[in-house]
Amino acid sequence: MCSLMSRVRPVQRALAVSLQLRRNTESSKCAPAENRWSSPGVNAGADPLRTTRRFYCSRMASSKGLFFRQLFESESSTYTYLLADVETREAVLIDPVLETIDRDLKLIHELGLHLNVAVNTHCHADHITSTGLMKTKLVGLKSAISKFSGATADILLSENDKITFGKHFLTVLETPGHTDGCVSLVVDDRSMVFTGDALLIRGCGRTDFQQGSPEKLFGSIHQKIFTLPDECLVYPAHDYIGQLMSTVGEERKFNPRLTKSLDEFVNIMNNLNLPKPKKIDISVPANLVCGVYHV
Ligand SMILES: N[C@@H](CCC(=O)N[C@@H](CSS)C(=O)NCC(=O)O)C(=O)O
Repeated sequence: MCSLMSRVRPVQRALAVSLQLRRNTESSKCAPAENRWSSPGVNAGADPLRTTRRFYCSRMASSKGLFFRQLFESESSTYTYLLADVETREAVLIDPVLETIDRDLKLIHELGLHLNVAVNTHCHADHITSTGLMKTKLVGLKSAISKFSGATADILLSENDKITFGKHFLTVLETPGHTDGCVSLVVDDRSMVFTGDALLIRGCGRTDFQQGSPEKLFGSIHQKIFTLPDECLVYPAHDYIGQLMSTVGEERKFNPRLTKSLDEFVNIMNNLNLPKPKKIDISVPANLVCGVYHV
């Protein structure tokens, strides 16, 4: 680990160290749950979906019979989410990234999951999705994205559509503003929401390219995401400083952009002056065709 770490750039090293630290902290936080459900010997050869430490960590997944895993792609700081029904093993993958397709396929295979749908929360500008390539590797897999994204996919999503996997489902909330085709995905019991680039932790998606509109984003967050229960866990598509998750209540109270009036919010968003994402010119055209623009 030390020799590997010395070869990576300082920022990546810091991120890796912080992720390692978090992993350690997470393990200890989840230990009582693990002890409750598994003991040495009893677990040998047991079902990984039912015995993984994270599954029983209430901080990570509170819905009964729902397997949940948060995955990270370090180049674009993107979170990919894997959800599955523990009984039927049907699964959904949210915002998978081309660079990490092998990791994601390996995990799906190891856990014995049947991936029904790979969904993009919007047409990403900073990385290329793996949904198209993944379809060539997994029989029966369907891609999904908003009908307002301008992209092609097997399933074009609209408000209130359900993406089902076993007895669970995700409900589509249209949350435009970062792009016209942004959706947030709410777990059936409203315990978790995947907000894509609409709501980030103590931030939100930028509104200065594609079909960005601060007015629309403000409405989407206040009228859709902030009407979910306070305890609903918020899982965004990105975080650039290592934050993993938040809650609707926390964001409603502490998000420095969303606690402002509409006029103040518009002013903040119009003056972010962020550099363009490095891969925007290749990502957008590729993501309009599920990332498989060369075929
Ligand atoms: N440096 C990154 C791009 C960072 C960025 O612009 N992030 C977007 C989401 S991905 S399009 C964003 O909305 N950021 C909001 C913010 O307040 O930072 C790269 O070059 O890819």
